[in-house]
Amino acid sequence: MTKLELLPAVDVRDGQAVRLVHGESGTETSYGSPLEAALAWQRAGAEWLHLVDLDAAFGTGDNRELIAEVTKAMDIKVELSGGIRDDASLAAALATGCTRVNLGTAALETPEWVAKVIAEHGDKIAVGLDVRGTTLRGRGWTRDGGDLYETLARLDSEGCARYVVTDIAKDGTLQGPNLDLLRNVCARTDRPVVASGGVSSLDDLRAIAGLVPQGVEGAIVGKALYAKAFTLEEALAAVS
Ligand SMILES: O=C(O)c1ccccc1NCC(=O)[C@H](O)[C@H](O)COP(=O)(O)O
Repeated sequence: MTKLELLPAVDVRDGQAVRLVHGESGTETSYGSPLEAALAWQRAGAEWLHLVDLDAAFGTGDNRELIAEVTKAMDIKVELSGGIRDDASLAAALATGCTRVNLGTAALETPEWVAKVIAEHGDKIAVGLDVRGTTLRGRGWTRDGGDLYETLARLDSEGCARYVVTDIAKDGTLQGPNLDLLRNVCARTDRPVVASGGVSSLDDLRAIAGLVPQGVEGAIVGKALYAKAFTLEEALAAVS
């Protein structure tokens, strides 16, 4: 059986690796240097890094140079997220040499542009479906942006290669992933899904790995690693 990919997360705010609760600005716990965190996950055996520019997502500036520095220092695959919304931010993200980018707000606010870049860049583009219930949220998850399943159908028809699905209510809470949401999204698309938000234990990862046959390809893990609920080595062993 295909194994679940694990993507340890490094979310960057004001130059620091941080964790948020429900993705809300102001709930940061700081974990120091993003480069050190990313190198630690690489040393522990990660094949992927999920790297987020939270300032760009919230519109409070950006960490573009630092994100490029971290990405270039990695020997592993990097997924970049946060504030990639136009030609300039997409070009800067792709110029880092990342494996793919994750678009969020743009898929809700500028769908024509997203259709164009999907057509141009294929599987270098993933779309983040960040939801409360079945309502999508954009602008750093602060504004409603339409219905999950209508948007999913539109993006599927435009050839979107992959989705990163986050239940915002679970994100950063260590309350476990929303498996029903993942099942429901997988039932509506044949594109691979990366699960994000809420992982708290190795059993949570095993439960997500149980959805690989339905279309879940990977799981992003943030808070649980920083809170030392388990090590990345243990997580990789649990899903191998
Ligand atoms: O990814 C974004 O663009 C983003 C925007 C605004 C707030 C948060 C954002 N991402 C957060 C993440 O991707 C988390 O790192 C990930 O969901 C891990 O969650 P958890 O394991 O619950 O810490």
